[in-house]
Amino acid sequence: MVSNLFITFEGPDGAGKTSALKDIVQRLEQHNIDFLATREPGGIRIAENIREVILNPAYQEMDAHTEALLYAAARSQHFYEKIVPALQSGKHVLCDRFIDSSLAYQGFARALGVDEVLSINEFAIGKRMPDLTIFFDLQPQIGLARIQANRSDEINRLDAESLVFHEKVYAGYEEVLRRYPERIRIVDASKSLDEVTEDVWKILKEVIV
Ligand SMILES: Nc1ncnc2c1ncn2[C@@H]1O[C@H](COP(=O)(O)OP(=O)(O)OP(=O)(O)O)[C@@H](O)[C@H]1O
Ligand SMILES: Cc1cn([C@H]2C[C@H](O)[C@@H](COP(=O)(O)O)O2)c(=O)[nH]c1=O
Repeated sequence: MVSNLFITFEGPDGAGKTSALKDIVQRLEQHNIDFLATREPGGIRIAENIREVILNPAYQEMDAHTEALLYAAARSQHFYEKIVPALQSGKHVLCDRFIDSSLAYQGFARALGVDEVLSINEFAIGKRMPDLTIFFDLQPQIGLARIQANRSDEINRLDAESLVFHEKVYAGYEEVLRRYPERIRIVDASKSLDEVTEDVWKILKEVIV
């Protein structure tokens, strides 16, 4: 019997995390698994409001420190209001992005320092890290092309950053992979959505189904 797990989906913009999570939710329901699916930044009222501020393309003047602190504030409220109670009630929690996004985007790509951003996040949520992280591995230019190809997708302030920025984000994730190899599994996100979902499902079946 496995205990319930805190699982996060991570990767560059446009890698297919949200699409795959939607399909995984259906499979978990079909298997009567008790779970909660949520996302960052957001997931609850206060954090969704902070999301609107952080991702608003009009706020070009936002300082990197402000950005990092807003993500951490949204995470703190989301964690204590929604994630912790769900874990305590025995549910698996699947979260679309979590702390690794802050380490890669703010710590590495914005050059605030991975350790510094880790430290403000430890203030926000303590030392609790995910039990399992699925990294959607995709070259940033492919992810950005996917987002551009589908104009109905929200193009937010971070999506609209340069390719150079998104290449730094990818390098940031490589650093995260080096730091936490024991909890991170990698899927090849350049495959079709069906194949990616199948690969994610295989990993989940090993631990929760
Ligand atoms: N495996 C895939 N192959 C081709 N296109 C895909 C694939 N997965 C998702 N897409 C498409 O790429 C776009 C981005 O997908 P999605 O929103 O799921 O990515 P994401 O990783 O959640 O991105 P973000 O972090 O920027 O929100 C969508 O238009 C989606 O339909
Ligand atoms: C949690 C988190 C997210 N980001 C970035 C990553 C994306 O560009 C956006 C979120 O948009 P999505 O469509 O929901 O993926 O925010 C970040 O920079 N730092 C973080 O901690």
